[in-house]
Amino acid sequence: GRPVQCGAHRGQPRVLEMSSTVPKSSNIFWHDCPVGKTDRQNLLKQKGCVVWITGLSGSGKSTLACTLGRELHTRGKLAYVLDGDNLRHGLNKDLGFAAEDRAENIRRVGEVAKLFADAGLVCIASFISPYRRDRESCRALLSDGSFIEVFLNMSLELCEARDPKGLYKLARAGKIKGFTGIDDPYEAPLNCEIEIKEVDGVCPSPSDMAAQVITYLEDKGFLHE
Ligand SMILES: Nc1ncnc2c1ncn2[C@@H]1O[C@H](COP(=O)(O)OS(=O)(=O)O)[C@@H](OP(=O)(O)O)[C@H]1O
Ligand SMILES: Nc1ncnc2c1ncn2[C@@H]1O[C@H](COP(=O)(O)OP(=O)(O)O)[C@@H](O)[C@H]1O
Repeated sequence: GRPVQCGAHRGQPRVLEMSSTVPKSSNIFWHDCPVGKTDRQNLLKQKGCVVWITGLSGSGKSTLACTLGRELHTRGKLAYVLDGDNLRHGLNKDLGFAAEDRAENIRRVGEVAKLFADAGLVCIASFISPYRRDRESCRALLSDGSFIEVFLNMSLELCEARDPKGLYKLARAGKIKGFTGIDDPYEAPLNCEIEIKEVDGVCPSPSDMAAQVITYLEDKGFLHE
């Protein structure tokens, strides 16, 4: 990959290796192991998949991810939550919020989520993931039907009124630049598997949101061998 200059990160310009699509090495070989995905799924009595939660900051992604994770755990199903804020403390701590950084963030998460699904888990990914193209690239990594896009379709007004971290306030005051929904775009899904939205201006409860996803997973057979 060629080094390209990316957007400023905490005020510091920096260089990011764009390794996104072009492999750097040619002398590499795929190695298959004797225990495969089907064996792991049989052991766990479930099917690996990715539940990809997308929506504005404050729309309830982390809340849904955790409620769903707990509900699956209670049912004896193995799930793992990948959350934007959390991964930005480790794997993605070199990334900011410029468009190319968000794209690289989502690309890495898509690859990690694919590994978790291959391990046989219900991988719950909770990221703003504002760009349709980046979400579609993650979908393309998974086998048909096992990428389940959940759109938390909450109005900007609701998210901004919640503002649990005070970030909308800072963005409105111009103290955060490029904040999703304020001065950076959010591209709503066109063909998501599940849409959760307000009814008469009221958001469903966290357990109702999780129940909607569980029903989908049940119906599609992900919670059985
Ligand atoms: N400029 C800007 N825009 C949006 N969000 C911002 C920004 N700066 C910091 N934050 C905080 O980062 C959290 C989003 O991280 P993600 O990894 O999910 O973002 S992205 O998918 O790469 O767009 C997001 O968390 P959530 O509120 O849970 O969505 C914010 O707390
Ligand atoms: N279904 C819901 N009903 C009421 N409040 C909610 C619901 N989901 C989330 N919240 C609240 O909204 C705020 C933002 O939720 P959070 O899960 O942190 O959103 P995100 O991860 O998308 O930023 C939190 O204070 C949370 O308690």
